[in-house]
Formats: sequence, structure tokens, C-alpha cells
Amino acid sequence: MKNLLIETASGSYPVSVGRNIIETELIKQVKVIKPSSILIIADAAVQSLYGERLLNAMSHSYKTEVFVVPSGEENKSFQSFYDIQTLALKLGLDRKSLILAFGGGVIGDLAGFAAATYMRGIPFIQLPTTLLAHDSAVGGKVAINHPEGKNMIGAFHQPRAVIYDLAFLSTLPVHELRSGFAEVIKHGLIGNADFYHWLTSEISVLDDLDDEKLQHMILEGIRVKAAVVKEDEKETGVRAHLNFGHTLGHAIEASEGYGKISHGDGVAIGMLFAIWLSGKIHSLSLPYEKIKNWFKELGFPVEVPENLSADALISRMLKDKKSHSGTITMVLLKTIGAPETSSFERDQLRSLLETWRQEGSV
Ligand SMILES: NC(=O)c1ccc[n+]([C@@H]2O[C@H](COP(=O)([O-])OP(=O)(O)OC[C@H]3O[C@@H](n4cnc5c(N)ncnc54)[C@H](O)[C@@H]3O)[C@@H](O)[C@H]2O)c1
Ligand SMILES: O=C(O)C(=O)C[C@@H](O)[C@H](O)[C@H](O)COP(=O)(O)O
Ligand SMILES: [Zn+2]
Repeated sequence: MKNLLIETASGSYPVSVGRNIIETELIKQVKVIKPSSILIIADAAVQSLYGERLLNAMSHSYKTEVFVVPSGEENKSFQSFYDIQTLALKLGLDRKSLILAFGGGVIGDLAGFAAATYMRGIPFIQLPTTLLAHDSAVGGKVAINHPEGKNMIGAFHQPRAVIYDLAFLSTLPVHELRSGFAEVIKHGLIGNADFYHWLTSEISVLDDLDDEKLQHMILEGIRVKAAVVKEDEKETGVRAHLNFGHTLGHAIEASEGYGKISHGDGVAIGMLFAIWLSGKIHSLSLPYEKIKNWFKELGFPVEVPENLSADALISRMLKDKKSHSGTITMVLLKTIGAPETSSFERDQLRSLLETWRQEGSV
């Protein structure tokens, strides 16, 4: 098992990564918190596969209840949030109760937001079960979606611990591994050139990842994120770099309808646009076509869905949280490991987006 420490202005917490560590690590962390009761918020698919195992670990020593959320991005919603708060109130959860988020990023964000707001904030622990959650379980961004935009209603609320049991990842469908791998690539591109080059040389298929490779990419990804979050917990500056690929990615996800395209696939398309644009703005010397081919080989979509107009996407991007004063903020790369934010006027970015789409389809 490997341990990392996440340090933020509002406190530090451990991340443990290993196989079959859930019971021992969770019991250890929960003992420190001494909760009055526990509410497990679990993804439906994860609950049916591993729910009993988690409940057995907790229910002997603590009053424990489970709330199951149907799987899928469309459930990172007001309705799920409301249902969790209603159940918490009916069960009589108090300020010393603990929430366990058991699932991928949807559950981590939703359960974390419920924990951030219930009685103005109760503790929670992240128990991630997807590759993508190496990103979502760390750093304290918690939120639900609104039809008008991704993660628009949220908070910063750090978990007390992150326990990453690799045993759970063995049942993850390959398209979900791919979604998580987009955030792994992002972490390499924005924060660690050696890691990025290791990824490009070692990973061309995702259905035969061994534990060693998986653990390496999870730990390196978290290390990049941890360094950024340590410097800027609440995104007043450099944390925006973690949004590389997201300005367009989030616009695609919201325009298509949540759950139609995975978060990672949206981010992959967004990163390709950002890399192409970085070539125009910062003369970034990365081989765009080679990267695009690597993405294709991995199974990522490499173009914006045809049905989405540049106008509709630009309108979405203007509502992005990084946007201000009628301009759109993009995260671009000067080189690998050197991201920078750049602001664009609406018409300027629309014309660049259209050029990129035309060039991509020739
Ligand atoms: N808070 C953050 O910093 C942050 C960072 C990145 C992404 N996110 C958010 O994370 C979300 C995406 O997370 P995700 O990709 O984990 O999606 P997800 O939580 O929807 O999980 C993906 C799918 O995998 C299934 N699943 C989960 N674990 C499984 C397992 N072990 N075995 C079999 N099936 C399993 C789920 O049922 C679901 O269908 C998005 O909402 C995104 O906005 C947040
Ligand atoms: O932790 C961050 O900061 C990130 O931007 C990580 C992203 O991968 C993640 O998708 C995050 O939820 C995006 O946040 P948002 O504020 O752009 O909604
Ligand atoms: Zn993301």
C-alpha cells in the first residue's frame, strides 16, 4: 500500500492506495473520527458488487445506513441531493455523523456536496471505485450539475481521508477506464513531462492494465493534483490549470445532456482543442496529429459531435466558472508542465473553434 498526504489551507488528510485495503484502512480512519452514525452513499452498480463488504466492515461497530444512488451522471442532480438530505434528516444524522462516498466521481461529488451542506458541514470519507476518481476524490471540489452548466452548484469541502482500493477497479468497464485515463493524461500534460512521456510510451490499450501500471498512474496523477491544490485550494489562481480540457469538455457534456458522453471523453476532445490552440497562441511544439492518433487508438472521440454548433458551445463556454466580463478563459500549454490561462473574446474563440473543427475533419 502507498500513502500520500494532501495538504490544504483548510487541513490535511491521507490518501491510501492499494489492493484489498478497504476494511483495515477504513476502520482505522473511522476510529479517529468517532462518528455518532454513518451514512454510506453508494453508486447502484458498486453497491450490488461490493455493498455488503463495506456494510460488514462498518455495521458491527457503528449505526450504519445506506443510500443507493442510481448510476449515471444525470443523477448528480438536485433530486438526488434533496433525497439524501431528506433521508439524513429522517434518520436523525447529527453534526458528528459521517458520510462515506462509495463510487466514482458522481458519488464523490454528490455525497461530498451533501456532507458540505448538511447542518452546514459534516465529515466525509472518499472511497473511490473508478480510475477517474483519482482526480475527483482529491482536492475537495464537490458539486451537483444544473441543466444550465456542469458543477454549477457546489462547495469546497475536503474529505477526512481517501481510501483507494484497487480491487474495486477490476470490474470497471473499459470505457470508464478510458474516461478516467483522460484525467491521467491531463495530469501528465499540465504537471509532469516524464510521467506524460511514460504514458505515451507504455499505454496504448486500456484493457490489460496491471496493478503496477494502474497504481503508478493513480499516484502520479494525484501528486500533480496535490501540488496544485496545496498552492491554491479554492481556485483563486493556479488551480484553474486542473481545468485543462474542461472549458470545451464541460460545454459538450452539458449540451449533449448529462451522461450521453462521459466526462473523460468530453475532456479528451477539450484537450485536443486546447493543444491545437496552444500551437497557435504559444507555438507549443507538441505533435498534435500524433497525439490525436494516440487518443484514437485509446478509443477516445477526437472531434466535437457534429450536432453541436459552434454558437451553442460558445454560449455554454461563456457560462463556464472561469469566464468573466464576457470573455472565455481557456487553459493552454506553453510546454508540457507549463499551463497558462488565456482569455478570448466570444467571436475570436468561435472562429478558432470553427477552424479547428474544419481542419480536423479534412
Ligand atoms: N471533484 C472533482 O475534482 C472532479 C474531478 C474530475 C471529475 N469529477 C466529476 O466526476 C464525475 C465522473 O466520475 P466517474 O467517471 O467516476 O463516473 P461515475 O461515478 O458515473 O462512474 C462511472 C460508471 O462506472 C460505474 N462504476 C463505478 N465504479 C465501478 C466499479 N468498481 N465496477 C463497475 N462499475 C463501476 C458506475 O456505476 C458508473 O456507471 C463527473 O461528474 C465529473 O464532473 C469531479
Ligand atoms: O480539481 C479541480 O480543480 C479540477 O478542475 C478537476 C477537474 O478534473 C474536475 O472535472 C472538476 O470537477 C472541474 O471543476 P469545475 O469547477 O470546472 O466544475
Ligand atoms: Zn475533470
